[in-house]
Amino acid sequence: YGEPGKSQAPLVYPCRRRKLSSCNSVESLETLTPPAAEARVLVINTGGTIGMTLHDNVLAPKANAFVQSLRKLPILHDETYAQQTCLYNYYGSENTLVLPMSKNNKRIVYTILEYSPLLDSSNMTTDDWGRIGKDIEKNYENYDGFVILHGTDTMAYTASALSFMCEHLGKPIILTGAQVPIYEMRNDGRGNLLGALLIAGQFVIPEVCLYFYNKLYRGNRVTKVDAGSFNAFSSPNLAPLATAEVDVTINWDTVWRANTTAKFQVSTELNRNVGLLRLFPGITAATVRAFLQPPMEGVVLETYGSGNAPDNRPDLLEELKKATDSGVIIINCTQCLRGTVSTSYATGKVLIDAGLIAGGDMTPEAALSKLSYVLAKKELDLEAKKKLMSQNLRGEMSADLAGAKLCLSDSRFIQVIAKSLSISCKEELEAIRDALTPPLACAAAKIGDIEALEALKDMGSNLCLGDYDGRTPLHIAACEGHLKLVQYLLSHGATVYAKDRYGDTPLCNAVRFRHKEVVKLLRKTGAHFSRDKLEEAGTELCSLAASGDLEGLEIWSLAGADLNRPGYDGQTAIEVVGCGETYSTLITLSTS
Ligand SMILES: NC(=O)C[C@H](N)C(=O)O
Repeated sequence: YGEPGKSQAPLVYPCRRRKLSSCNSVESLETLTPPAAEARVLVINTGGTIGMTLHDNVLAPKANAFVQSLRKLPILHDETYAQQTCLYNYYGSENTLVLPMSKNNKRIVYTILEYSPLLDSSNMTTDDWGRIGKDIEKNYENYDGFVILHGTDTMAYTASALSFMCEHLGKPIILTGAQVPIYEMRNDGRGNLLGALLIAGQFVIPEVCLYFYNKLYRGNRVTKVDAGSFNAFSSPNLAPLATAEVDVTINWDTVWRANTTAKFQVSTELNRNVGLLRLFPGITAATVRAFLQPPMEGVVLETYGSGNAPDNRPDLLEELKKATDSGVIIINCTQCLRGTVSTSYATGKVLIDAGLIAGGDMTPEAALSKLSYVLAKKELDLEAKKKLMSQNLRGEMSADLAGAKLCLSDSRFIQVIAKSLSISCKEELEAIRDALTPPLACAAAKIGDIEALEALKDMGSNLCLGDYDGRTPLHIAACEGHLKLVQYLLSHGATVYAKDRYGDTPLCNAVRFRHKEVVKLLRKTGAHFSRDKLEEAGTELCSLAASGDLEGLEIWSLAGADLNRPGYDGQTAIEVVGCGETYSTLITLSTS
């Protein structure tokens, strides 16, 4: 194949015009209409059904046919523009084609690098991933984006592996292919290639992605789910990065960014002593032992449901424990298509005890290639490798998020914090927001700052949420006696029934700090003491009565305590007081 990327890509056509002295275009250069901005994409054709033809009744890749065929397809190549702009002369390669003008007035010029031999992706190995990685690295600066044509059978593995191998990535790398060859009348290859080219050339999505059937996915989140449909891939635990419907819509909040100032590089070192082992009922300890024998260094154990394995099989668990003790890294991934590994069950906890690392919601493909990548890092010791395995390196696993749903795109404050923590994917932003906004809202409540609460609410924060101690802004406002703020919170969904970790409600807090008006407002909204609290109240009231604390008694009474309730020794507050002025006030309170 020709060596692409030797020449510097012009950003706009006038640069090329200056260079063209020997262009044999029939049209005068001076008469050309102003050119569109151009983007350059390198297409690496590794094989797969997209470029296959039938031989002896079976499909196999056909070499040196792909570019010629694309050149005849007007939706994939604009020959007039190529002639007018001396495309072939300029790029010095017959393998360079150009798309018709895009809706955004961009020309995508793409050069195809065809591998030899072209492979059915079932034949691909880690060496092929390395070759793709090296070619991207070599051509990185000459192109705006990269499209990898690949068979669908192992595309999810290659996409996952490349996502880890490509360190500090800043440009799009998009894998695509087809279920039906591009040479057939009805096929999905043309649409897939066109979509991948348009996205790679027009959007700076710095991820290894997979484009198929109008959707752009994060490459390490996909798995092939259908051998007979154009809709062959699923990304069960992450929404697509983009959808190509009438318009191409990029879900920018979800796009993963390397957040680094380091230069792009490809790490082609991969450890091949890794494997996938799927649990099944009745699997023998001998099978597991055999699988975990040296030279095995890393295993993805595909377990049941939320990461469970039999906890009544000490023989099996012992084999796993022996392996992890001897330094084999075992990652626990679920056999389920959707969902995550957790420790909800005893049958899941036994695997943690056996030394397994929870794989969260990683696909087995992602977990396997991550192991291969991490284990090859010679500078790291075993503990550092295990730590990397449990971390989210390229958006391959979700942070532990309880109910994070809202979009933070306009929340400057949280974004600044997230940036300084080098976190930028949507899930992690949301997790940060959920961790930070309750204390922030509490801090605003403490100083009675309604404006700050309003701002937090506007960026999608739920003002009912409690902090690490379950204390809500309403608790704090009740402690501080900020009546207006209590009112504001109540009219924005705050609940009077929230209990902090000590079991206290905002009403308890308002009583304790003696904010009469707040107590009244909370009572009006339905707040009440718990049964336990009411039972304890007798003793508390007696002690207030004994010290002649009328204000205290009044607050308790307003909060719903019964002044006639006896304390621990059977006496009521009224009886403790005996007679006199306090007595008559108490009688009034108890009957009002
Ligand atoms: N649709 C395909 O591309 C399947 C083919 N066997 C491959 O993976 O190369």
